[in-house]
Amino acid sequence: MKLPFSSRQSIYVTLGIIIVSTVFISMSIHSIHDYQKRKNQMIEEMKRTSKLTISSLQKNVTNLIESYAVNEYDTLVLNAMEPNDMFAIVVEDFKTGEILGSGTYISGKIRDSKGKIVDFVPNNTAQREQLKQCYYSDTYTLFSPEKEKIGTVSIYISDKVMQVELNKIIVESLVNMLITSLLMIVFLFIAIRLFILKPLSSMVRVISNSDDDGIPLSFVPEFKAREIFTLASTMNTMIKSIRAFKIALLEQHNQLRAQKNALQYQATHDALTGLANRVLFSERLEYAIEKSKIRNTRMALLFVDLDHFKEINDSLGHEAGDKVLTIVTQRLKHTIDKEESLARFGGDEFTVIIEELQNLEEVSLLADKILNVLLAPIAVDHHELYVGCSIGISLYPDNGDTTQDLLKYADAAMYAAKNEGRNNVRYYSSEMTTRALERVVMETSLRAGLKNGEFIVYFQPQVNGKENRLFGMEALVRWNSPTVGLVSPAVFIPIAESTGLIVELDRYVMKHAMTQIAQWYKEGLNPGILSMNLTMKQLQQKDFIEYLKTLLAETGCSIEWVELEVTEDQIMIHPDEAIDILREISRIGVKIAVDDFGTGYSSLSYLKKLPINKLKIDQSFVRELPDDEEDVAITKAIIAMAQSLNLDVIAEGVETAEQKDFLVQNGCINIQGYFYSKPKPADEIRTILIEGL
Ligand SMILES: Nc1nc2c(ncn2[C@@H]2O[C@@H]3COP(=O)(O)O[C@H]4[C@@H](O)[C@H](n5cnc6c(=O)[nH]c(N)nc65)O[C@@H]4COP(=O)(O)O[C@H]3[C@H]2O)c(=O)[nH]1
Repeated sequence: MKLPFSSRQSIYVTLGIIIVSTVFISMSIHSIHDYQKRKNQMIEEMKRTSKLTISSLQKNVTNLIESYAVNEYDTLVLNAMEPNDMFAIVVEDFKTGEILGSGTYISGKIRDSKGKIVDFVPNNTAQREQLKQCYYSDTYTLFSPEKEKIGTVSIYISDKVMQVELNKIIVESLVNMLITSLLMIVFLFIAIRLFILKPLSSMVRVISNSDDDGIPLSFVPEFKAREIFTLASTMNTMIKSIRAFKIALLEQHNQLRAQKNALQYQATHDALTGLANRVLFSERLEYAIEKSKIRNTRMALLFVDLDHFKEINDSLGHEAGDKVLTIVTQRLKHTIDKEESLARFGGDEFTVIIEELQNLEEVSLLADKILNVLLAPIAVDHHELYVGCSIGISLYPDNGDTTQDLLKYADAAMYAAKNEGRNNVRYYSSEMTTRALERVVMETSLRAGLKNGEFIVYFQPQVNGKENRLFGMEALVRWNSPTVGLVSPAVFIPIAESTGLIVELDRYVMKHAMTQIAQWYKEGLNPGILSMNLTMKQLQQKDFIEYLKTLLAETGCSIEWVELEVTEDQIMIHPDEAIDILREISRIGVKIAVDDFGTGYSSLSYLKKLPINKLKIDQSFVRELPDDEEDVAITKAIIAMAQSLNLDVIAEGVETAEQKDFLVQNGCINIQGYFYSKPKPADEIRTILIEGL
């Protein structure tokens, strides 16, 4: 990885600027100081020279003034000027001046603009002005041996001369400064580069050579200098720590990714079967609809609901239920080509999506296959379970074009399939929606009805057909709903069963019927045996026997007056379990009758084991008696079977005298039906009990 530092200024440049400017500043200060020193030395030298010149002139000029030898001292002045860098030497001669009457005689030598020595002319203002501007001048008074003031000698040193000298010094200083500075700069650069920059550069090189995350690939070399060594080893420790952190971070990242994947899997799959769950299924269905829209193809949604799963769960427990679901899943997987199209929608509900449908036969074929594979018995914990399923089918675009609609319609079709006797396949039709709606309304009203006591118990007499004597009655519930009206049990009992409300409803009927029977007995009437319809679900309730005992005690109803009716098909869902439950109930002295006998395909071997007292011939066999040969044969067979198993037998739905006579003549003397009486409310039955049939 390349570090993004290239745009930054290099330390070389910075250090270069610092070194160069520092060296130049210090060398400049040094040069200025040197210049000043040399300048001062020069001035001192000039002063000394002038003093020496003056002192040599002083004596000779004094003597010459005294002897009025103007020309001689003039020559002396000229000689003194020549070897030295004097600008001018001026002599004031008071003696000659006295003679000339002017007080003083001024003479001397001065240099002209070219440096040539010329006579000083006192009246020349230009020369005077030049003298005034001289950088240095000194005047000595000349005394005669008698200590009389006889003149002065003045020496002038021009700064022009000095300037030439100073310029030389400046040039010299500058050259010196430049050479020294350059040497120093080179030396400093070499030293700094060797001891600081080189180690830093190699560190930078190592650090720059990094992986995608910016972590250096190798360690920094450790140099001798203590500070650089400390820096390098600290960096190496950091690199080690960062690498360790990176590894730990990577591991954590991998773990988190694995956890995320697992969570995602959990969120979209069913833990038990590993199939797509409702969430993933909804996504897939939506996707499939989109695809079908684009490709302009047809698709089907199959809603598969197991028929007797709830009973298995309730009776054999959840573990057994889970095993059943696993086996069902395996069978479905084998039956369906594309596993992705299969999902577990809910408890015992599965869904299948069939895309790119060519014709409906494909769907029916698959639905039949599913029906058949789930019809085969499932062996769980030494039990042979018959589960079966009901399948509802909705089609895109025929029935709907949204996930919600297709699901709703497939569900409605599945309910229709269930209502039509289970183990069935139904395609959705618009009437099903109406029925489903009715079902929902019915369920809500049922709950409200139970709360508001809208249920009434009717009784239908059971009569000894030989003696025309009432020996018992069957309790049949009636529902007078203020919202729905008078509803037939054939309509609301299946809904109560599927919603679980049946448990509460049956207990309501038991309580009212037993209270009524006990009341009649108390009144001295003889209602005989009270027969009550109970579903297997009720009998499976763990507290059922306890509840029955409490009810017997509460209502004052004797146990011998009670008989429970269980339909044959309900017993045959799980015959082994039914045998166990019914045995427990019969153990406390309650009589048991098998209702709707002849419709549930019970085998003789099971009948033998069931702790029952009575068989009730289903009214479908009675209806066509005595004309229908088949019904005649079945009825006779049931009567014979009951006799051979030593069981009582009763026929229901007896409407005519012929039916009654046929049954009585063939050994079934117990009769229930409109021939004797329709189911009636308690007060009307009371009249019958008092006045007779
Ligand atoms: N056509 C005709 N029908 C006759 C005749 N004699 C009796 N019936 C009718 O046949 C049904 C007999 O009851 P089921 O087979 O136990 O069939 C019952 C029973 O399975 C269920 N049921 C009724 N009350 C209860 C209850 O309290 N609890 C439970 N779990 N189920 C009940 O609802 C079913 C229907 O009950 P209902 O409509 O009362 O219908 C009753 C009764 O009114 C006749 O001569 N001709």
